[in-house]
Amino acid sequence: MAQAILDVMPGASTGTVQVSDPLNFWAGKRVEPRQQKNAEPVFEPATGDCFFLLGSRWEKREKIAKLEVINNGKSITEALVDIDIAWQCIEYYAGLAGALAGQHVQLPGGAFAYTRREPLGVCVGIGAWNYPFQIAAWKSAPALACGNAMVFKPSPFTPVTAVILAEIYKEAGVPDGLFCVVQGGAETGTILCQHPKVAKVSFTGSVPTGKKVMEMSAKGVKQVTLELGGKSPLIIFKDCDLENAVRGALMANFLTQGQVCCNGTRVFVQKDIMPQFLEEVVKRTKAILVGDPLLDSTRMGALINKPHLEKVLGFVSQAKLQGARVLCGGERFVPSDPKLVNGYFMSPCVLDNCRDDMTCVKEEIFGPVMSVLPFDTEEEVVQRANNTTFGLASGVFTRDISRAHRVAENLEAGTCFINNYNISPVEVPFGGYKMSGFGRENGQVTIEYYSQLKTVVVEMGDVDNYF
Ligand SMILES: NC(=O)c1ccc[n+]([C@@H]2O[C@H](COP(=O)([O-])OP(=O)(O)OC[C@H]3O[C@@H](n4cnc5c(N)ncnc54)[C@H](O)[C@@H]3O)[C@@H](O)[C@H]2O)c1
Ligand SMILES: O=CCc1c[nH]c2ccc(O)cc12
Repeated sequence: MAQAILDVMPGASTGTVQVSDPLNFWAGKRVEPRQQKNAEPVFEPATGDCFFLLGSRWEKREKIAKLEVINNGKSITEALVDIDIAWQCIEYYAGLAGALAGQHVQLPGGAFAYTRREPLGVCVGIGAWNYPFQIAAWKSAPALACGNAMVFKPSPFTPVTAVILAEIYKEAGVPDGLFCVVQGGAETGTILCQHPKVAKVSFTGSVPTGKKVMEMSAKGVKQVTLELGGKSPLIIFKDCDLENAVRGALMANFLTQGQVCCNGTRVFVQKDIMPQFLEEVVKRTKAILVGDPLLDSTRMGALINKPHLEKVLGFVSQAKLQGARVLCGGERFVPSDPKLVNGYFMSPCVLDNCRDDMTCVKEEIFGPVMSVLPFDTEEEVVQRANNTTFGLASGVFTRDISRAHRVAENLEAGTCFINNYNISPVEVPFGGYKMSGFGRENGQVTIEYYSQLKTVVVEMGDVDNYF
């Protein structure tokens, strides 16, 4: 397998960084495994060496989280959670590896068959920039547990922490070549998807790129998992626990500066409780501390880059033109700290007066912008919630347990959160309906997406001969 992966990417080995994209500031550098005990995670631009950490698991967690903050701009509080979810994912699939099993089928005359779960071969993982370390873990852990090799390409905007994951695997004894990180953008991704020795592509990113990945995979008859975008509905009924519903709406919209695929950005609120909901959600949104993502007190860091910040602000301007009312935020935010004045910060935004036909309600913004929409009845809101080409996630807040399960059943989405939002335990499958993609990450089912079934048929008697 190690040889196969080297064939796919000549020159690649665990921890090697290859780049074809000028955006990548680690261009062509090799990342060496660290030698020093308790070394700080430092990058030496002059040599390209990255000395990374020994030390306790706890110390490593902190250092990786700090790197993820530098990589992505999210708050250290969230980055620590991301690292925890990643190691939990790796431990989970390491545990499942020993439990992979086939089936025994008894056949007439003492014959029998059995099935074996076998690896696919070399799998390619292509990641988005919003959860760089976590996405690398969510893809590589099940891939390796099933006996595959993986070539992983992070987003060129966040090249750093996938390499750290490669280091960790290496340190844990994963043979050279079994998990490789290859840096680059669309061109590199295309080469990987088209390579004849690649058996499967697992892609996380936008719908337009996902379509291209699917087309390329189809040409090579490769299996493909697509984790794409969303415009998920969060439905808040008047009988909810309002305090929890408001907390849920914040969790559904503002994690990672709103750059979360499954965010519940269409917040449907039953008309009777709209005033109370808006008052509380706006109060809490205004209180979100935006700024230095490395500070423990910060709750919202910086968006990924300038063009993306401008795009998100553009959605807010367009929403205003289309009749939405900005209740708070939606502006560029300049922190008082002089070293942060050029950062890509914005104030989290709540939009009221929204209609289903507005761009801010129809399109994925991928920024901290919540659109609030009033509704009257359950039937009406479910129909409106489903009126989208996306189907990644959904949420419902209600105290009526029958209603909760009925709504969950009727929503066209891969996940429905009842009385919570945006929790992603590794034991639970995650993935989309409709144009949000297919295949699943996490949970036992993902084993099916990284393995193939061989049937072995065993004759115990003589061969029946018709000739
Ligand atoms: N469903 C999920 O699990 C999930 C998770 C995170 C992000 N997302 C989605 O990702 C999008 C934001 O991420 P993004 O801007 O990085 O997405 P993107 O589609 O621009 O890029 C994703 C990855 O694909 C690579 N790529 C670009 N063109 C390619 C090509 N032609 N062939 C192969 N690879 C190519 C990029 O370099 C990057 O690594 C949003 O739509 C978001 O909803 C989905
Ligand atoms: O952004 C979408 C949700 C999410 C959070 N972490 C991960 C990791 C891998 C994914 O495919 C999606 C997500």
